[in-house]
Amino acid sequence: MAKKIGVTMEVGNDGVAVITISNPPVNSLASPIISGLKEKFRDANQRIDVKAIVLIGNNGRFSGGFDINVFQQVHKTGDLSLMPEVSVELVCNLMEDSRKPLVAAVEGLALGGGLELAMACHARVAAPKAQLGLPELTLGVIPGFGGTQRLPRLVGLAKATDMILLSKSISSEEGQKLGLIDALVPPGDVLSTSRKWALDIAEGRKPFLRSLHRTDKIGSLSEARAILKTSRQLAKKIAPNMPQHHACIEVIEEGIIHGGYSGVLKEAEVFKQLVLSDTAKGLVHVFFAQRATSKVPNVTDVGLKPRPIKKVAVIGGGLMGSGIATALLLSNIRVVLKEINSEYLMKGIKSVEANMKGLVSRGKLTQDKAGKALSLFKGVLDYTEFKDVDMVIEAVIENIQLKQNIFKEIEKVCSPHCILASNTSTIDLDVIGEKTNSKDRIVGAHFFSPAHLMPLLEIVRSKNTSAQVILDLMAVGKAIKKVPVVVGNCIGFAVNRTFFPYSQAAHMLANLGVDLFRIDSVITSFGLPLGPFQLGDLAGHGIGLAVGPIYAKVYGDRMFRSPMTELLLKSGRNGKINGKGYYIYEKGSKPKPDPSVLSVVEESRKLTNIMPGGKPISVSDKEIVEMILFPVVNEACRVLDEGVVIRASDLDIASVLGMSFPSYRGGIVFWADTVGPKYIYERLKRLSETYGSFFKPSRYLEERAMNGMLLSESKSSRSRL
Ligand SMILES: CCCCCCCCCCC[C@H](O)CC(=O)SCCNC(=O)CCNC(=O)[C@H](O)C(C)(C)COP(=O)(O)OP(=O)(O)OC[C@H]1O[C@@H](n2cnc3c(N)ncnc32)[C@H](O)[C@@H]1OP(=O)(O)O
Ligand SMILES: NC(=O)c1ccc[n+]([C@@H]2O[C@H](COP(=O)([O-])OP(=O)(O)OC[C@H]3O[C@@H](n4cnc5c(N)ncnc54)[C@H](O)[C@@H]3O)[C@@H](O)[C@H]2O)c1
Repeated sequence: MAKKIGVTMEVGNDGVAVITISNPPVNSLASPIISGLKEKFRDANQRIDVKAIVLIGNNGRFSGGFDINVFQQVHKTGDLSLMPEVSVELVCNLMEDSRKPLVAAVEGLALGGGLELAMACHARVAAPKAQLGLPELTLGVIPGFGGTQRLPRLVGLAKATDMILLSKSISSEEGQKLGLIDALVPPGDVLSTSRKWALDIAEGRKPFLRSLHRTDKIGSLSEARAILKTSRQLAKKIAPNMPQHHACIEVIEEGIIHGGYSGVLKEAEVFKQLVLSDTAKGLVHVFFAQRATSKVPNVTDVGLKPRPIKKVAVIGGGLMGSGIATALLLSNIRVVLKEINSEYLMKGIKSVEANMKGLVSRGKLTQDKAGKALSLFKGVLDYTEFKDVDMVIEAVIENIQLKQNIFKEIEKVCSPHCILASNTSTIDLDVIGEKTNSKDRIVGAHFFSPAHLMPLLEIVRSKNTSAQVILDLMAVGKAIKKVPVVVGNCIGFAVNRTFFPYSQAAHMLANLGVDLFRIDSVITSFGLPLGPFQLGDLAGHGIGLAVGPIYAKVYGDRMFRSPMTELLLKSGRNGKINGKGYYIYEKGSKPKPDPSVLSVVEESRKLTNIMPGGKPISVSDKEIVEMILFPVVNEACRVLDEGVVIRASDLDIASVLGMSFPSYRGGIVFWADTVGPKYIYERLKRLSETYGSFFKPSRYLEERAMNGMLLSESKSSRSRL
């Protein structure tokens, strides 16, 4: 059925014109909506039978904001004229400065441009639990319909800067306390109350308030400057590499000093500059890429419905199992945790409790909710409870035989509909399920550590996994607030495989004589939260040593063999786990580079003996970034070539959510396309001539570079999906 897009106006016998925005699913403000609003507001202002106006969104949602597709079109074409002139013509002139009172009837959500339209109304009536916010900064832009000026005037400067800089939504309940919402009424009464409110304003029973003209919540200039100073410090901390936060503060300040209207004009200017920035391009790409992950051909488009998953068994209560159990419990899914003996079971239960406690102490969870979640939790030492579970997630140690035996056992004790998932990071799913007759319900549920906090869930499908099982796991993933990305079965799956060259390249550079702390610092300045050496410390070097040979077996032709990890472990440094790695870890203080580790590095350099002429190489920061991240791009090319991901943008999301690759760079493939496949190919080719096959460009990269194609351009591939 075609979507009904447009703006309607109905004038009631009471003289109230109800203007309704319809653009499912979120009533985004697309071009026809903007022009429809202009037309209807002009009409309502001119008609003599209209005394007052109510603005509402169809289907219980006010509006999710300006149509983000338009940003994408602007990015593709560079054509700013695609952006309509709205802020002054519609929002200021036709709405706020209208002689007829205008009330916003807010249900469901009012975000971005949606909230900005509501703030230009003369009052706001909302239903409970409506979501209100200005999330534009997450898209690399700033609010562009006057939000930078009206929100501070309605809720106060400190609260407004907090909401805008952190893209934090509030509920209509909080909005009412702050003065953003004038009345909170049951959903069924929103329209009728709004009509009455609008007439009350028209007939002088309620004040006719224009948000942009208000000054009562702004405070004195010196108070405002103090708040903006704190905001600038916050922006520096949370977004050191992004322009929109600082730009937004400048725009807010303009309005404080020179008045709201002047702020609105500056806002439009700054918006125009920001919308074309690389940051906006990257972030808008990530917005759509994330949503694309929920479209899986032959899974989500064949009429299947996810089955309810109410009870899950987790096998293994170590680091991963306890995190997975926590995530499930927090979404009201009953969990039985099975361990090998009572000592380990107690440890697992305590870890889950500690995870909950951590969330409570950081204000992310109420004590009450933590208690409720834990009431759904049970520890067990046998399979009795498994008979009625809907899904098992195995998270025992990485041992092929152990996993094979467990799958053989659970196949017998679980019901035939039960999903059999493994959290393995390196073992082929076909091998895990080899001893079973249930290959169609075996699937990988690859969480990232800490599993209750990290947002990515790689759903690994083997060639036998059924579409129903994939759909069910996608639904569970969403229920536990993860972003599920469906990937194919190969060593390392999408994320770990793409990023295995990350630490390898870092080791090569360190063995070539580059200071390892400099490497970490260059990579964090690029935007990754941890450099490769600190990341190694965090994971534990024992793991690095264990998985090395597994990768070497399949990807041996492109491995750099460094003795550094082994030497590190020999010198008693296992990373954060034992307080000592490349860095020193002390409770309550930030990791400190440990100068004494340099003797280990020296020993490694002697053994590899790859420094040209025995002397450290000299590289710029840019070269460090390229030598570390271009091999990652090269592996991403192989992942694309082999069809391990459905689309390139899935790998972007996986890299952002699984490896914390900076979202403002759009993900690994998007970034590589920005740099240019040809440039990357030529750099890798030259590096491989100097330093060997580790850098050898892949066939996919070479083809793309030669044909002037982007890495993300789709092609018919030998898909594993
Ligand atoms: C010459 C130049 C002068 C300058 C003039 C300036 C003109 C422009 C000024 C713009 C001013 C404005 O300040 C800018 C904005 O408003 S930017 C948008 C701000 N809004 C958001 O960021 C909200 C984004 N959306 C969400 O957060 C969520 O989608 C949600 C609204 C909370 C709903 O969540 P959920 O129910 O989980 O659904 P999905 O996320 O899956 O979304 C469903 C589908 O809807 C699409 N969608 C959502 N929001 C938008 C949007 N704003 N625009 C377009 N499309 C949107 C989403 O992609 C999903 O689509 P598919 O089903 O196809 O995947
Ligand atoms: N550590 C990570 O960062 C990470 C990330 C993703 C995936 N993984 C994968 O998750 C799995 C678990 O890793 P981990 O780091 O949590 O290991 P871990 O050593 O912390 O925990 C494993 C737990 O399994 C238990 N166990 C062993 N045999 C069992 C059995 N027969 N029945 C029940 N429990 C049993 C052990 O007692 C231990 O508590 C591995 O397959 C690993 O590859 C790990």
